[in-house]
Amino acid sequence: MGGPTPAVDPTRGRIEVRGLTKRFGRFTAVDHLDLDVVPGRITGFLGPNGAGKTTTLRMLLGLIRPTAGTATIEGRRYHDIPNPLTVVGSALEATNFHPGRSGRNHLRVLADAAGIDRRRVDEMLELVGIPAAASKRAGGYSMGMRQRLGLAGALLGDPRVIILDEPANGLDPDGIRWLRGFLRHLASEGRTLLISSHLLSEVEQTVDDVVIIANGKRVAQGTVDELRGDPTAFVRTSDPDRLASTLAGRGLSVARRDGGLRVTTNDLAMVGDLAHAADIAIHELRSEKTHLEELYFTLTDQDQYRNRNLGDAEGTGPGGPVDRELGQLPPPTGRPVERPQPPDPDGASGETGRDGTTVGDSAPTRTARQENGS
Ligand SMILES: Nc1ncnc2c1ncn2[C@@H]1O[C@H](COP(=O)(O)OP(=O)(O)OP(=O)(O)O)[C@@H](O)[C@H]1O
Repeated sequence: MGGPTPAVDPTRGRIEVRGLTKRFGRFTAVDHLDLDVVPGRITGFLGPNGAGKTTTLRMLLGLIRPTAGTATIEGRRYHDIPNPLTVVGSALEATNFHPGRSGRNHLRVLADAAGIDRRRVDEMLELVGIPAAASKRAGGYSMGMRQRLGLAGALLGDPRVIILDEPANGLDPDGIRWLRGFLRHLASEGRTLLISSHLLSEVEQTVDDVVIIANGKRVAQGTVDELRGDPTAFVRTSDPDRLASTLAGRGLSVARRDGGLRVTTNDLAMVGDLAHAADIAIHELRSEKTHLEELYFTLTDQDQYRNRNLGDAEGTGPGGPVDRELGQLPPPTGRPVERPQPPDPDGASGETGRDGTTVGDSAPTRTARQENGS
């Protein structure tokens, strides 16, 4: 018989945000936000420009004070974490370097301040792929090199939790591919990764979980697979009735839409072959956007979800009549979309959707994955 199992700290590697709110004057940048980030996974924090992502990350990292609510890492506020660089590493702005200082010196300053062995500096420069740039002035770095230097700084203290603001910004396609593999490796070591982006396409292939915010409010949270929903194809044909029954006869789910058929499959070739075999002409055949793409497109395409500080006739910037309600999102084709609810002081009104994603903005966030205990 073994000895007693060592107690597992349930907060280890976890980020927890509850009711987080930040007002700048009368402008509400972050509005009763709840989110959970768990170890061993990459969580994408997505939202259009001005949605409140950086403001949220700054509150998590103790750089600005919340107006209300809490943001904790491993159960503590940033300022209460002893030697925080060894618990949480972050890179908020790729331009935040002394331009005259070399990359190596920049990291040495950070290492010395946190009591981290200087040997880590060259190891990290090597790890992020810029050892040759170590002695060059950071002011002369390309955006991609700055991103890598920021990443090296975030990893100096060998942290369990890593928070990166728009880490793919300025990277070329090779750089993005490299970043993807690098972040995946960090997650496979059991680390917790929270990365923000305003571009779904940039992170969709990289992340496991997604939290989407707009106008400071959470719009959706779940795994990428949950939020993508089932893949669907759209087909227009000379004989929709006959094609519908042919496809349904093969066990596919078929619905009429926009003069064509919507089929639950990602196998376009099969749809084409079945139509051909039944001698039915196809006029159009394409994959449809996933639910996640549709949702994100709506958020980035409509004025009401875009940066309220960009200014309009109503004066929705700081001091203006803001706190506009998030409008109705498009029908979510039966899949989970959280609709912002009025703040619930008890945080008790949320309920878990059919597939485990949460419904209700003030609900403690639970995902299908967490419910399954994995
Ligand atoms: N110190 C501040 N004073 C006033 N308004 C601010 C301040 N900081 C941020 N804001 C406003 O709060 C809103 C959210 O900004 P934030 O930078 O958090 O958005 P974001 O989601 O990170 O956007 P982006 O993708 O453009 O970086 C914006 O409208 C921004 O202009």
